[in-house]
Amino acid sequence: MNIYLVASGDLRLSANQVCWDAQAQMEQLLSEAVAEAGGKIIRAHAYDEQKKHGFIDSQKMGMQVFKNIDPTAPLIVAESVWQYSHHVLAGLITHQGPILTVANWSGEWPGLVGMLNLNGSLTKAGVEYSTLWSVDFSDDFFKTNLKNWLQTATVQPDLSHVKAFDKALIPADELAAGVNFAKAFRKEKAIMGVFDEGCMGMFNAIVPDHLLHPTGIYKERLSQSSLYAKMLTVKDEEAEAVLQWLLDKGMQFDWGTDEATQLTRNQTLLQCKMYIAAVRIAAEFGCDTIGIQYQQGLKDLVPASDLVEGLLNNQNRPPVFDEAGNELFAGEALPHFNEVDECAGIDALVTYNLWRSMGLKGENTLHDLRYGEHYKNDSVDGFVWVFLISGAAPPEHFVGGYEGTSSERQPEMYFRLGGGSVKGVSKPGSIVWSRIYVMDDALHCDMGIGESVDLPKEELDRRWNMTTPQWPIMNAVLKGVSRDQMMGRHKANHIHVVYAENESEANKLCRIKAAALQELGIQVHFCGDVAV
Ligand SMILES: C[C@H](O)[C@@H](O)[C@@H](O)C(=O)CO
Repeated sequence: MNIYLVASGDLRLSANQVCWDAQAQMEQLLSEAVAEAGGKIIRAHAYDEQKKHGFIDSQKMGMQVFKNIDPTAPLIVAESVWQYSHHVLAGLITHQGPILTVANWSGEWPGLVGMLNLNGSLTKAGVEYSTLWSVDFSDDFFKTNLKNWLQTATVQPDLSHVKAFDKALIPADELAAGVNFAKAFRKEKAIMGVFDEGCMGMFNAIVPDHLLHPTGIYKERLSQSSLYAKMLTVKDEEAEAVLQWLLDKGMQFDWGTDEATQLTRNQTLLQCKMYIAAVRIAAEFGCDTIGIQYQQGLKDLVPASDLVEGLLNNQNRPPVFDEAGNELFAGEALPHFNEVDECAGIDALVTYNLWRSMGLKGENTLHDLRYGEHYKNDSVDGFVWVFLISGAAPPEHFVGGYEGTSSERQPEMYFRLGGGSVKGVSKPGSIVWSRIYVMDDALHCDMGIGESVDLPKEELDRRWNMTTPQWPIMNAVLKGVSRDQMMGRHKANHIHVVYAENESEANKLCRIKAAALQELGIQVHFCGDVAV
């Protein structure tokens, strides 16, 4: 049986070139596994000698490639890198044959992240697909499921860890707390400021307005051009004051002098200007949460937005004043959703306010599900995920707070103009995790509890070095959810996390948050060991 293979890539040539070798190796192993199972891979697009990679690197190219694919044939989308889902979405939406998305289990490049984004995007688009992953494509789990797919055109994921929300499962006082919060939230209404919608082809991250409005949240469509223009009005001394505040708190900046490869003080100061500009625009439009796209458009003008994003998500952050000298959002975080992932934006805003309403620290963030391995020592024995995000998490999450936070230069293949990350290792403790997503033209949320665990330095460094060491990390164990259950179910590249005092509190807060989200019209599914 002939099976077509396509590989979606980044829009950035530099990233596609750097990551190509890993993709070529993965495709070789995958082709051998498919041959062993009785199939034959036909690559639907060639390696480009001039570009020096073999990825589909634009929506237009994707449409061309799919014109030459038999629409009824089985098709594999193979991913070892971060990819833009819209490159292949048009082709996959009209494809009629069975679709299998496959990623290699490697942290080197964000291939698992790329595949999960594609899965979430296909789910939102209502396209049927199956999904698989493997370290080297020779394990039984992969081989058995590949055979199943070849024979039956589907792979059945293990969803035995998922349980639908039922208010009868929630203690009455917790149900009332969640529902009352949600009713007040919806009545009050909130504004989500979106600085250019649709980052990096993340179709799944765009919440249609008709699904958003019933939650009480309305979008304010803002432009990154205005953000840039506002940056130009921020005075040098205002940026210096933000930087001094961070230095006084003990944050470290890994400064050098080469703009092309190192973080410079100048890049950091531009990031401080963006921070002030973002807060001023948010105040001007009355936004309750904002998301900056950055990775297309703004990336050609200024250093990365990560410093801005990490600071905004922290309640204790440098003060920002309007032009008349009034402090803006004094004493509060301004929840920010990285990569304008609007699903995460709903979560960030609801979670911050819900936790604050209960007198708790509300700092929360998304991370990528980047990688994971089982780890065992005297205190940890479980599958420990590498939750990692491209630069922005709140310092409150890190061991040592600001003193444990550093800013390192963003990798040049993604971020030509540099800028520093907000890097740290997330402190050990109980967490509530969640992910809001769009399926069947409705909002859903998967959620559960987990633990951010402390790994020995050697293991932590090994994980950082095999992924992206400049980015913030959380070593997370998800309670009652195996690696394969998570991968088979999760509908996004991102996962949301917030801390709880201990495991019993995490259970309680998870139930209250579930009740709140459900009241807002979001269909909740408990995953794993939530006590319900
Ligand atoms: C820098 C890259 O584009 C990352 O932003 C990407 O891998 C992601 O984090 C996707 O969520």
